[in-house]
Amino acid sequence: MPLSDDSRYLRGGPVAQRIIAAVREDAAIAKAEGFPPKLISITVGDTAAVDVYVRNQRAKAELAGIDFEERRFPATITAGELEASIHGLNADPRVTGIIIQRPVPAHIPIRTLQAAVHPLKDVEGMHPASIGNIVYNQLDLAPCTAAASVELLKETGLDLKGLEVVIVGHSEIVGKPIAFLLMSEGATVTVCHHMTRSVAAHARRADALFVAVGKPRLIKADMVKPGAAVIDIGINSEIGPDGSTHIVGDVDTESVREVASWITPVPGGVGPITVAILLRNTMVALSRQRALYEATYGTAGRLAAE
Ligand SMILES: NC(=O)C1=CN([C@@H]2O[C@H](COP(=O)(O)OP(=O)(O)OC[C@H]3O[C@@H](n4cnc5c(N)ncnc54)[C@H](OP(=O)(O)O)[C@@H]3O)[C@@H](O)[C@H]2O)C=CC1
Ligand SMILES: Nc1nc(=O)c2c([nH]1)NC[C@@H]1CN(c3ccc(C(=O)N[C@@H](CCC(=O)O)C(=O)O)cc3)C=[N+]21
Repeated sequence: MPLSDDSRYLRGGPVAQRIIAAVREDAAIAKAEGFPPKLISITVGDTAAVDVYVRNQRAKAELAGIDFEERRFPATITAGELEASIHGLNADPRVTGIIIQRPVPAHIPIRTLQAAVHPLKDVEGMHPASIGNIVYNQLDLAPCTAAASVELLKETGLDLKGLEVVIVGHSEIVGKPIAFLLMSEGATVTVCHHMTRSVAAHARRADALFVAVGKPRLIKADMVKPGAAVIDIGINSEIGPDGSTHIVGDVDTESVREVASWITPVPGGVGPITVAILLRNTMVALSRQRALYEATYGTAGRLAAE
């Protein structure tokens, strides 16, 4: 059977399309009411995975009717200059969402940048005031990849209550928020990282295995429980024998698909949903800004940006 026909593949495309269609309707209404959404992406330096992400952000934002602008800065920029630029965007009423692409160069403290974004414009939920919400089970604006991964697991129809879930990778932006989202849904969660004694021993117990490490083919068939759902979050650039560049995940898909009941392809799995959720978050952030605006000035007023 050609891989593309395999029902074990959990595809992100249809889920992403559903989300983007809803965002498009919301964006059109918001625009007509005088609150046009505008998302700004900040990139510092050059990273292949960021380029893929930003390219798709631009394309899908256009599809959804959200204004999108990329600000690119050289790796030599200082943290102070970046912070000043973020403060400028915070103060600009036309800008309704800000995302800082990770990673940033080592001399720039990413947490300081994330904390510089106004919480009402924080469309990734990475400001300390935002990320705390998911600890309190307030899940309407969660980090995009984590929310996307959980959304794909739900497509299996598995009951998350009491489900044995193992997450490999515990970054602030992916692994940790996935753990909190799944705990909110009632799953039993184990989180593995580079100090875990045997990732394989944990992974083999999982009914659902999430992998976000950044190492191609880290997860092999003998690390997966038969019948499990495997959510591959990795986005790694590889150069093929013919010299062309393509992206692969962290899971050895060829062998794991023989064991798992569900597996997410890369590309075509978590990635497209991540982009869609970023746009959905942009609308959530906009509605919070509107609520504040209307509470302050009354509902009759319209933004100067209109
Ligand atoms: N599909 C999508 O939408 C997205 C994909 N990504 C991709 O996901 C991957 C991970 O991204 P991100 O979380 O930002 O990466 P980080 O580099 O921030 O985190 C990687 C994590 O993997 C852990 N780790 C490293 N080696 C091992 C190992 N051998 N066994 C177990 N754990 C290990 C690290 O642990 P420790 O910290 O202890 O060293 C760390 O927690 C990348 O490929 C990235 O491109 C990222 C965001 C969105
Ligand atoms: N602050 C921050 N948040 C992130 O979420 C974040 C980040 N920084 N830095 C880079 C990584 C990587 N990432 C991707 C998301 C979607 C695709 C995506 O759309 N992938 C398509 C690619 C298809 C194609 O090749 O065009 C797919 O997998 O099918 C790729 C990569 C988000 N990241």
